[in-house]
Amino acid sequence: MIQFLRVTGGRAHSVWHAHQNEALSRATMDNNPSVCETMLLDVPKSVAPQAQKFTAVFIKLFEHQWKTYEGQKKVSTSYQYILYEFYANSNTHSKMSARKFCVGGNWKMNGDQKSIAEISKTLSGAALDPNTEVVIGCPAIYLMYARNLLPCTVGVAGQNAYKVAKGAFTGEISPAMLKDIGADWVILGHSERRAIFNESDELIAEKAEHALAEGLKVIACIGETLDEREAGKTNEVVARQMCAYAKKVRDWTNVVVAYEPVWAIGTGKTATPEQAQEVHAFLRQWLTDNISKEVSAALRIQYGGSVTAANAKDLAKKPDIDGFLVGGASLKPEFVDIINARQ
Ligand SMILES: O=C(CO)COP(=O)(O)O
Repeated sequence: MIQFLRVTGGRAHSVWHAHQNEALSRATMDNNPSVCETMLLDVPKSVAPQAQKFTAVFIKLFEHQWKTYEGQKKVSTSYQYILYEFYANSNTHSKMSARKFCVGGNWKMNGDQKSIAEISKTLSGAALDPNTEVVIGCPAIYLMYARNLLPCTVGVAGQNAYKVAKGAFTGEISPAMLKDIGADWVILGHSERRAIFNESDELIAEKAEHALAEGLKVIACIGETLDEREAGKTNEVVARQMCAYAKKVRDWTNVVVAYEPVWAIGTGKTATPEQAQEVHAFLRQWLTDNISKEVSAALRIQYGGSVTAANAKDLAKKPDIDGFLVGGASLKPEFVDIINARQ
């Protein structure tokens, strides 16, 4: 969120600065401070939407600016102070700020050379928020192809990897192989791997342990089924899945957790921002209680399940949602808007 705050604050800041300079020069030219006053009071209308929750602090900033109107230097000193206050007062957001927003596209078993070239072209031509980390989970057979076509700022991920480096495991691929062809991430524990391929919590945790040891970053998926949610077991299920990871993961630096309620995957039935935030907040507390405060503050938790350009912005406003893992919409141009959801 610090990234978000910087972007938001930065934009509001530059809008404010441009406006302030114009106001001051108009007032000087006209020799009439009231021109400046009117213009400055006008600023919140354009800046406030960008500043979102921080409108109140911005209004304070404008009042303060007006009082110190006579001297440009004094103005900017006061401005720095108020801007500092703007950051410091945004307590919830500064807590989130250490975590860089991270959006993953999980292409699952979709795509061919033609469509991958098209998606890569879209992503290469788009203005992607530099404060969002982007990772594409590509079918293994196309990883190298996608790596060569995607912007170099976009990471690529395998969608699975086995728990050992090599050997007689027909059909499997290893983290070492993913690294060898230029992938830097792997998605593990996706609900489709759990449900269709019967992967257990323990196997997934062993895979995570090995992938991390090989230097890959891991998107560690968790999430409850509809039956589990309706039985009131959501917290119990995600805690059990986190416990399994925690038995094997010693260093969480290269882990992103993806909370994907199974009932929301591919169904068009997104968790509401409140439902998602509730589980993310539970996970944050679980991390504090079971790992450490530091890991809890730093670990990014993505939400996944029917994320689209239409719902991403509202989800992205929630304090414990640090990004998305996107299925269907990551194959479409709207993925760009999801990446830029915090702008
Ligand atoms: O499973 C998902 C991402 O891993 C979510 O898929 P959808 O976005 O298609 O619901």
